[in-house]
Amino acid sequence: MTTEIRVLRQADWDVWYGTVELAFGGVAEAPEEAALWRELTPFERSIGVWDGPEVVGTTGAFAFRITVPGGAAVPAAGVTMVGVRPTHRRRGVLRAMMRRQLDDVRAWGEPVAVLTASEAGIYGRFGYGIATHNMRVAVDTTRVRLAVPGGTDEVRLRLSKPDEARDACEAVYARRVAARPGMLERLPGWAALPLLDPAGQRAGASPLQCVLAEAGGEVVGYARYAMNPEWTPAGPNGTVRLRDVEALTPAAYAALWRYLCGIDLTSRVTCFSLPVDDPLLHLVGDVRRCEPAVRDQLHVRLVDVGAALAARTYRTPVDVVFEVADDFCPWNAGRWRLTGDPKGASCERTEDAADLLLSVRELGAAYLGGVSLAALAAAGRVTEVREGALEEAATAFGGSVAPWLPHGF
Ligand SMILES: CC(=O)SCCNC(=O)CCNC(=O)[C@H](O)C(C)(C)COP(=O)(O)OP(=O)(O)OC[C@H]1O[C@@H](n2cnc3c(N)ncnc32)[C@H](O)[C@@H]1OP(=O)(O)O
Repeated sequence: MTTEIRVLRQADWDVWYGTVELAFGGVAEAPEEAALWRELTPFERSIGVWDGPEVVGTTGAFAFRITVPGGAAVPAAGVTMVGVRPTHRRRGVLRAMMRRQLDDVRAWGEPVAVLTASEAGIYGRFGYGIATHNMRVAVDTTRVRLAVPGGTDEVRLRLSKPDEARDACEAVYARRVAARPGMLERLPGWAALPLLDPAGQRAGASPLQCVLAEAGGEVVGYARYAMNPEWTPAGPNGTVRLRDVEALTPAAYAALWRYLCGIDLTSRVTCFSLPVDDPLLHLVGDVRRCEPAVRDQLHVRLVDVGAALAARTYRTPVDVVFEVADDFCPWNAGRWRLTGDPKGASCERTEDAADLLLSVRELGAAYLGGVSLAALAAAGRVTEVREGALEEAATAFGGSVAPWLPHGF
């Protein structure tokens, strides 16, 4: 097999994206969905592997900025559209693309790469660690009661067409981005993504609906959902399929959930992705009836260990030397001294003795504060050399808010 890696040209889009679709099973996307992805595709940051006239491998990297602990927005390559033509699988095409891409990301000066994976087992070998998790819920609204905070009754709810409410929702979203590590600043055009609603993919549900929460005349929250009616001999048994919900105050959040759980003719609210520390868990009287289920979400790769670790803050003072293994990006390998606290940090190369031994994958997993270095140590993936260093680092890396991202890419 003689292949060549080329940067994606506009003229090659159809054949390139055709390979992405083939790799994912060959089911064509709705035209509006494919059109949106075409518009969002960062052509100059995307590559195709060509075997003669065929594109046999694809990937791209959005130029995101991700919120890290402390609130900074750090440049992050958002790895996407990874596909290998079924005839060419397991012959090193992915590996070749990962090599080229991580070299590119380094050259672009972006300290971090992130992705949401189709399968959790693919990317660890390239130095990605699982840094965030999401929680699915299926709330039995016939059984669950909410204990809402004061002020909830003062929140006004108003139904709106999702596209008409878009700017108001985006203003709320923008304020939420800085509040939670793992969130991504919206790039131009991305506000259309949560509104995507191809008729052919509704599977019996209604078009997307939007409810706004207002207080003092301002929009302070929103929920977007579809209704899936069901009629049984015993009566109505519909489902509210919640796509996303964000709010700026506890009262607005509670008001939105109380609304969702009380919609007539339904007995269930399902949601594919909430943070693992979502307030819903504490609003409900019977959490088991919400059937929370946790799954890996954002995989993080530190492309420049020093710059990435210096870009976030640390919950408690920390001064540790990491000995980092990184076979795939050897420029990261070796000893780094991290000194930091809640105000800032530095991370420099050092010749000093190591306190903790780990690979870049563990640093990626712990980076956003959602996975404990102590938990990784308990699995044998971090080794403590200096007594006390693990507790010091694990505490400093932790955060008060679980990192999370509301959407895939
Ligand atoms: C960020 C995203 O876009 S996620 C989407 C990923 N794409 C898909 O899931 C679409 C369907 N699958 C595919 O297109 C391909 O099978 C891919 C991209 C997953 C793998 O591509 P390939 O070219 O077959 O991988 P390649 O031959 O380079 O293998 C590299 C290594 O990954 C391993 N690997 C490949 N696919 C998988 C997998 N699905 N699960 C676990 N390991 C895998 C290989 O065994 C190999 O391991 P090794 O280096 O330890 O020997």
